[in-house]
Amino acid sequence: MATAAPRRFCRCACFCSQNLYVARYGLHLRFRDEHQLRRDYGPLLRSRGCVTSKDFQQLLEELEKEVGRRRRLGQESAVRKALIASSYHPARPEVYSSLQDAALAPEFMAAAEYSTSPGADLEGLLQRLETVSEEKRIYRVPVFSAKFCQTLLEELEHFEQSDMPKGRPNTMNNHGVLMHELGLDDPLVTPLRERFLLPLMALLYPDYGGGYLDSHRAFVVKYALGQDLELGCHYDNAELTLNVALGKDFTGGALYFGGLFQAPAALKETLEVEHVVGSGILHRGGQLHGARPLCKGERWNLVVWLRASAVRNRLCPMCCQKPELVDDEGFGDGFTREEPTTVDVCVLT
Ligand SMILES: O=C(O)CCC(=O)C(=O)O
Ligand SMILES: [Fe+2]
Repeated sequence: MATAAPRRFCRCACFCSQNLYVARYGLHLRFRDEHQLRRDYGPLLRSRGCVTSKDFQQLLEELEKEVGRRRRLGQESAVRKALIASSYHPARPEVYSSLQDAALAPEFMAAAEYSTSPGADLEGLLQRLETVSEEKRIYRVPVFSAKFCQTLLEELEHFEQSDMPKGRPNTMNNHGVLMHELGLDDPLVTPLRERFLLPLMALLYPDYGGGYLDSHRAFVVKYALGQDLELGCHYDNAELTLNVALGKDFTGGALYFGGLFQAPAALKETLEVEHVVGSGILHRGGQLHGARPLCKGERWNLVVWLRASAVRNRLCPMCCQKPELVDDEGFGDGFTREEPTTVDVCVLT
């Protein structure tokens, strides 16, 4: 007799040793230890003003602190999640019950239903989506009903105003919510990925793991006057991304897209994409993008970084090497050790 074992997800060790940004020297550094830092960056650091041994010691301490912070992220997030689950009182408990069709836009359901029908093809699917850029392979589709956007926003605002601990979506965004910490992964994001996004993405991006999405990292980014206004150019740690505008009323904040991050001159010709509340933009994670400054109001967007272990296990998109796997909490960064997914319980008796 065999039972399914829970899958163990991992991150790549590069998360704690690469892309460590030091603003005052304008450098993204790789860091393992002092010897490596001196060897790889000694002359460059001196040319940027890191001259005295005190300067170097200070840099070393900062890097060690940031590495420690990154190492603890997964565990600290699990602690916050448990605390929220035990003591947070939602304003709109209905968003925590499993995803209902009424929450979804009819166009989204129709596109997903078409994608699972026999004989479905890309051409047919494209008739059911808006093509924002054929060349960049960026698409738009209504995802949530107006009513659901409003209910979700009310819940997110209630959480934001609560005294619960909050993890932040990324180092560039200080306000927002991690969906798994709030307990919205299981009822909302996982069914969205498995039932709707997987068939859609399988047709749109078969060459980027669209048919093999098996985990995600989902969060809400929030922009408001006096808080974060914009997002710098970056690429996502994801094979594919869904970005849905939830509201509220705002002007500005358009997304802009360049080329794939691997391409030379990837930011030469950018494309501006305005938000449509309730609608989602679908794009490849590796497509360079950012968000223009907000002008007025408040903008809340649900961002789902979709991951395919079958793709990333071969090449980590952040260090562009074979990933060095480290066990992690939850979905980690979507890597797996490709262990068999079942265990034979007979051998355990
Ligand atoms: O501001 C946005 O809507 C874009 C967010 C985004 O690209 C990200 O968090 O990866
Ligand atoms: Fe992004």
